[in-house]
Amino acid sequence: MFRTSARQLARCSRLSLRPLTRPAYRVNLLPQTAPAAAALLRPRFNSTNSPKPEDEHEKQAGAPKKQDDAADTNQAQAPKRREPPPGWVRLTDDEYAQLESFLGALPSKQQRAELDQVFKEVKEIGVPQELRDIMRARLDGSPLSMKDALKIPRIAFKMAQELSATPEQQKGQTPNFTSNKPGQGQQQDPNPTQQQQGGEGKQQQQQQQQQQRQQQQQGQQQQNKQKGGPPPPRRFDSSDMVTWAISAALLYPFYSMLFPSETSREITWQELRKNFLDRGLVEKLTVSGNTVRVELNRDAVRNMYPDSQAANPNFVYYFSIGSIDAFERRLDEAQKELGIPAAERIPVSYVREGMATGLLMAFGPTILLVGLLVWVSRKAGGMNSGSSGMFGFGKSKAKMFNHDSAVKVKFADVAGMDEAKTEIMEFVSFLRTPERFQRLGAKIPRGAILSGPPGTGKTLLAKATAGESQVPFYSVSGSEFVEMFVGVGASRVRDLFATARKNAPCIIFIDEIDAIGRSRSEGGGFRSGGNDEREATLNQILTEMDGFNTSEQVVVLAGTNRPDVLDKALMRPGRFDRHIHIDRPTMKGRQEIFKVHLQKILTKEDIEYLTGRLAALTPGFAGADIANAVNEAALVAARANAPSVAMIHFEQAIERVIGGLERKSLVLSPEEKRTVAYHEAGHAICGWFFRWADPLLKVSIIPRGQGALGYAQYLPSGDAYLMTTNQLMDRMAMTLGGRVSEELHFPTVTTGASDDFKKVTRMATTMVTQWGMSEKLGPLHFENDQNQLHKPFAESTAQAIDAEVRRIVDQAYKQCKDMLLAKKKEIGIVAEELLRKEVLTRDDMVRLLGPREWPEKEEFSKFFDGRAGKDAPPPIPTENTDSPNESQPALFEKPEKPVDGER
Ligand SMILES: Nc1ncnc2c1ncn2[C@@H]1O[C@H](COP(=O)(O)OP(=O)(O)OP(=O)(O)O)[C@@H](O)[C@H]1O
Repeated sequence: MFRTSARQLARCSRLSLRPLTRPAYRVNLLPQTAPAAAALLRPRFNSTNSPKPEDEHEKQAGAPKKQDDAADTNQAQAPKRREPPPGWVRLTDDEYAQLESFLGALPSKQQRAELDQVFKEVKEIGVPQELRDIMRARLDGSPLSMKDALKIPRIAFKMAQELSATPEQQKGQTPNFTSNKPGQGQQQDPNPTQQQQGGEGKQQQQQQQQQQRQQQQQGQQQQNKQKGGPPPPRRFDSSDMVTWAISAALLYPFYSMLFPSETSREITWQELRKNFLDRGLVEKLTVSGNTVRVELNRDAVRNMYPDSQAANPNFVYYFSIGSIDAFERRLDEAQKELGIPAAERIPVSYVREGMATGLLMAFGPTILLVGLLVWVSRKAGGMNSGSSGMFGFGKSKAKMFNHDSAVKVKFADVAGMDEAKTEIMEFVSFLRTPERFQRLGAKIPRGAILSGPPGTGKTLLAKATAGESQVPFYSVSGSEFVEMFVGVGASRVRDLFATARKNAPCIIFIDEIDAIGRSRSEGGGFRSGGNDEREATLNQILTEMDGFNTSEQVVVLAGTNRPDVLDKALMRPGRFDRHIHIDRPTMKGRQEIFKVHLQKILTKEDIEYLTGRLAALTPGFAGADIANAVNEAALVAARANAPSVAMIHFEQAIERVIGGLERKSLVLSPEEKRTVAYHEAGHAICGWFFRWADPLLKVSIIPRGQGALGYAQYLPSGDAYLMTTNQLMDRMAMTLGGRVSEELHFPTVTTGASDDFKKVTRMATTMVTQWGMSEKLGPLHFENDQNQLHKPFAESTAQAIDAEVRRIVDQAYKQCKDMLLAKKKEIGIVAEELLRKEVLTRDDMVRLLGPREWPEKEEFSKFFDGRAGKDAPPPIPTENTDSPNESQPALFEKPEKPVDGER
């Protein structure tokens, strides 16, 4: 018995699998799955001559037959019919007929016959109660809800599982896969002894029997294995192909019934007459535009054409007409010919095409186009937050930060610019307590221009002002006013100020104001056809700032790196009356900025010492550079899996920020490496022995950044603002040390010193033309503007300048050569050690050459020597030699100056 079932099952599984895997079958699931499903069921229904396996089993098991449902009349005629499983009900004749009517819609007879087999099984065991409820609701005319529609595949699958179950499974001899509920298998078990059991011990006994059965089955399996017999039947699971095939077959008719899909076919007038009209099958005609829909008497059609699609209640025929008059005439004639009395003529109804449809057809494309345009402009507008699409060009793009949300910056977060903070503090007190100023008749400054090199904290200071005064903060960049269209910038300015006035008190911050605020006398800009968009925008700003009355609490702050190019009208009192210059931070400022940023990272170093040393290492760094270096250090530490960020990580990070990435992939030949080592050793020896040279920090021959094959890092003269001739001469001599060393140690020289020459020439030229350090030319300032055609001095002066520059450089060269000739042995020591170690620190230099003869500056010895600079002279002020054209005295540029090695 088990063997028969297993073979059937295996065969059916193969059958069902085949159609699903053949590509041609994928086109239409039903015609292929139905045979598979029918093949599964066939042995049970077609076995009228042979004893049914179920009957056999039932006889053996001695299972009692339950009484059928009295309402079911079919039951009486089929005494051996299976019981509906729990929760299932049989369909009434009407419902069954309804289901069967879909067989007629199938195109092939074979398919109909096969699905018919499945339906017979459905007739016997019924359908799940929930499906019957859905069907009834549908037949009553209520629409199918989405919830019910979604249930159908699950119900069909459940039915398929039941229909594909072996008789043993149906009788509960193997656990029933249709339910996961514990004990369900026992409920269905027809064992009479079990049925008679009752009382408290019933459940226990059931469990024991279940275990016994399982043991028996396992024993049987064991025996079969030993005898080499066939394996016991496989248990169905939900992934069985048979189940899937049957559920697919069932799904179709149920879906067709519940979602009537309207299939249709066009026919000719002649076909209509011949097939339907002449035979009296037409019930009604509906005219809609040029189409006439034929409604047939389905019962009559089913009797007359049982195999035709026309029997399907959802199938529709229609035909086209030229004009309604002609159609009516023709129909009239046909009915006259057929002798249909006037009272029984076929009713014709007319459906007017919706006005909406007509309108849609007429204006659809236009609406679509306009919609598309609006959508595109919305999208474009959305990208530039704030402006409202195509028509929002004139809207300001300023981002508004509310003190509750975004502006959390306070003055405490802005380190090292005490004067600037004091200046701007006045705006804060004005915004907080305006009465204090108004009472005395004081006019409140309208705005302030924050100028300074990039990254010095201008935006940060403006944000802190907003954060402290607890007012809204509108931030906009000057470039956002600039648009291709004339007038847009001005209208954006108007919009920005109007919004600000509405939300007063508030702060407007215009970053990079030089984008719009350039002096109008300067040429260039956005000139197009005589209109100057930039000028119009600037004028609008000037007007708006004039337009404030003194009581309006709107403060305008602007940030720029180029205050020198701004229009004078912007800077006059009454507009941006305050000019706050924020320079790169001093040593103390850097220390404070480091403190602010070190709070965010984990370090166990002594903060005082750490910040002091880092500040000393980073002259010329702006706040943004410091923030970057601290973050870089944390990244370096994370890469090394360090538990906290240590001094070494900070130093590596600073080196990386200054010199660029190490280029480990760049492999130099031994000769090249040797040349680089002697070149760098030349710089290092000069720096070590010249009295006024900058103290050396590190020499390296590891290639870094772009083109630097090696570098010597010095600590430039810190925050001093003046430089002496001695310092300049020593620095120039030190800069030439690389080339001179090459000359002394190799038969030929290399291209590596080109950057050194550039620096030296620039320094010497500045000494002669701007700093009055040439006795021959005297205390004159010679402006040499590269953009001007003529030099503002005589040709003889130009020659004199050239001669003086040459003299100074020659002098530096001689100074350097004398020194290196005297220290040739030391160069060799340092270069060879460099070749071995690649990096030499100051400590290595002390080890190799002994302590430096000259006292170091206090800040240097404090953080790098461990010696407090008691005997050190006061710091010597210096001036930036790298940017001789700068009008303001500046700090040293980042120590990229001493980095050399371009080869
Ligand atoms: N004084 C400072 N104290 C603390 N952090 C600072 C300071 N200055 C700059 N920073 C850091 O540098 C970052 C950049 O600063 P900010 O954007 O204010 O520079 P900026 O002067 O406006 O630059 P730009 O001129 O390029 O617009 C800040 O977010 C902050 O992390």
